[in-house]
Amino acid sequence: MGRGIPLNDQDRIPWLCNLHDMLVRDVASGQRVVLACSALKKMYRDILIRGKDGTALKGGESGKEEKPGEVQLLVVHLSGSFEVISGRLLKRKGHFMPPELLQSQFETLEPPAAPENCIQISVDKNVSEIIATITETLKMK
Ligand SMILES: Nc1ncnc2c1ncn2[C@@H]1O[C@H](COP(=O)(O)OP(=O)(O)O)[C@@H](O)[C@H]1O
Ligand SMILES: O=C(O)[C@H](O)[C@@H](O)[C@H](O)[C@H](O)COP(=O)(O)O
Repeated sequence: MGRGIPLNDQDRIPWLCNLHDMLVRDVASGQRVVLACSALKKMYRDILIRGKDGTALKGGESGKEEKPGEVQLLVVHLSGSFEVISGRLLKRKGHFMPPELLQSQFETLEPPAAPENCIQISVDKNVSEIIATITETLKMK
C-alpha cells in the first residue's frame, strides 16, 4: 500500500483470519471487543465472524446466533462521501496509506446490508455522536 498498490484478496485473507482468531480468543476470555477494521467486502466480514472455513456456510443472520468458532459481530459502517474522506486523508500525516488508494477502496466496498447485523453511521457526525449511536445500538441488542 505504501507504494500505491491496493491489497488484493490473497493479501487480506490471512490477515482477516488472524483477526478472527483474535476475536474468538478475546471473546472466550469474556471480553467485549471493538475492532476497527477495513473489511470492505461481505466475504471479509464473514471471515471475521466465522474464520476462513466457515465462510461457505449459508443461512442465518450474521452475528445473531453464535455457533462454535463464531463471534457475534455488530458491523458499524462509518460511511461518507469520497470528497469528505479524501479531504481528511489529505490532511492526515504519517500514515502508510496514500490518499490515491481511496478510489480503489470505494470500488471494492460492498456496503453492509441486511441480513448482516449492521448499522450505518455518517462520518459527517462528530466522534461523540458516533459513539453514542453505537452504544445505544448495543444496549438494544
Ligand atoms: N467523525 C469524524 N469527524 C472528523 N474527523 C474524523 C472523524 N473520523 C475520523 N476523522 C479523521 O479522519 C482521518 C481518518 O480517520 P481514521 O480514524 O484514521 O480512519 P481509518 O479508521 O480508516 O484508519 C483522521 O485524520 C481522523 O482524525
Ligand atoms: O486508515 C486508512 O487509510 C485505511 O483504513 C487503511 O489503513 C487500509 O484500509 C487498511 O490498511 C486495510 O487495507 P485494505 O482496506 O486495503 O484491506
